[in-house]
Amino acid sequence: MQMIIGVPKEIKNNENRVALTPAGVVALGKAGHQVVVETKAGVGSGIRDEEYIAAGADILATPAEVYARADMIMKVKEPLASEYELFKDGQLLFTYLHLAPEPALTAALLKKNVVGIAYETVQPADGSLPLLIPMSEVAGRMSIQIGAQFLEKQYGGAGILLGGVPGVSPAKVTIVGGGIVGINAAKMAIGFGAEVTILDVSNSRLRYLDDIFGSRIKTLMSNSYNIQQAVEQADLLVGAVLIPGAKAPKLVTEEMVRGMKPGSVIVDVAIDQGGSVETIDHVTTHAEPTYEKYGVIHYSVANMPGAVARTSTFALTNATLPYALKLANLGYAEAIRTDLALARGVNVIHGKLTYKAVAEALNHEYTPLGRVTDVPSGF
Ligand SMILES: NC(=O)C1=CN([C@@H]2O[C@H](COP(=O)(O)OP(=O)(O)OC[C@H]3O[C@@H](n4cnc5c(N)ncnc54)[C@H](O)[C@@H]3O)[C@@H](O)[C@H]2O)C=CC1
Ligand SMILES: CC(=O)C(=O)O
Repeated sequence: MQMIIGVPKEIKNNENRVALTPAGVVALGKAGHQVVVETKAGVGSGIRDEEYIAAGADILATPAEVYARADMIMKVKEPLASEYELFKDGQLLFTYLHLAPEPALTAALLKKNVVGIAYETVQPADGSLPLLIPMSEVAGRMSIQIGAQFLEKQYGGAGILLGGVPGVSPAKVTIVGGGIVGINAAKMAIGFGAEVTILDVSNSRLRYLDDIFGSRIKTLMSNSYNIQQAVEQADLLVGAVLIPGAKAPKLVTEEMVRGMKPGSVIVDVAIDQGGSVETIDHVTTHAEPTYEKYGVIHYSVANMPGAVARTSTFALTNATLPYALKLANLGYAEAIRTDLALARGVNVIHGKLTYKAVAEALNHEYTPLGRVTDVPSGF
């Protein structure tokens, strides 16, 4: 089956990534598909229109033309309000969706019967999240360099150097959630010479972290008592929890933030799922990344990797392209029927919300995917 794949330019604040590179255009073209790309979609990642054209894509002038031509829309971030009306009825959308904190977007997708496959819930049998991992690697690493910057006095921080110097203690970094973001944050924080504590609810994960980092980190079981202690001591706190699809649990309470030292910094990477810190009451942007509450700097940018778009675009598309090829080659119905990971990626289809954790977060009716379309055995 031949498909037209549409790649609009991202419009979220300072979102410089793009969903497909020229290499992806060539791969899809070789498989018999056509790619249409909105003009300048790649510039933020250092990819010119001419490179897409040389790879075989058509360049279109407006997002409206891309949506009108395409069978499958490939994006990076969730659609924003101005994009809702562009969807064709029943169109296939392959992107980060993060629907749990997004009732308006969810309603728009359901109304247009969009088949929404969310990168962040594509999940093979081993339980990994292959389309989230590359961006969590980026954001986890960034969280420390961002935290280091905002700890500087001129950014409102306490004036603390993460690694300290001989004769002066290093900063204390507390990481809540020891998954991909957490482990990458830890690597960077250790590299800077900081004192690192990681909390997780999974004993096996804590054991793994302890095995690989040894005495360079302290591991703690995540419970409110331990979180309170570790947050109180932190100069830099990184929020890195995830329950796939669900709204992030508010593990760090307002009271805990009040107890933090003035000029300390919170980087809540889990903000894309609603945030894990009670005092984070809104999403910030790369243009205005922080605000202050109780003397603590809060950073809650939901598209952190967009700032290092060149690295991120290639890392993301390395992971998404094989799935995009499968969707294009087989069509979504057959791809979902034969691939567990893609079936788990389906959040909305035929006007139904088919991802349980999202339905629970939004207090919306949940329809098991198997009631709407064929699913793989063992789904
Ligand atoms: N803001 C941004 O730009 C970006 C945000 N993210 C987000 O970062 C978050 C973390 O992602 P990953 O590290 O890839 O997830 P992951 O699934 O690899 O790790 C999450 C970890 O949280 C732990 N966890 C669950 N409940 C917990 C609790 N109550 N206390 C402590 N730990 C708990 C899990 O055991 C797991 O180890 C996600 O929300 C993801 O979407 C990822 C990339 C970019
Ligand atoms: C995962 C995510 O939200 C991002 O890369 O922007």
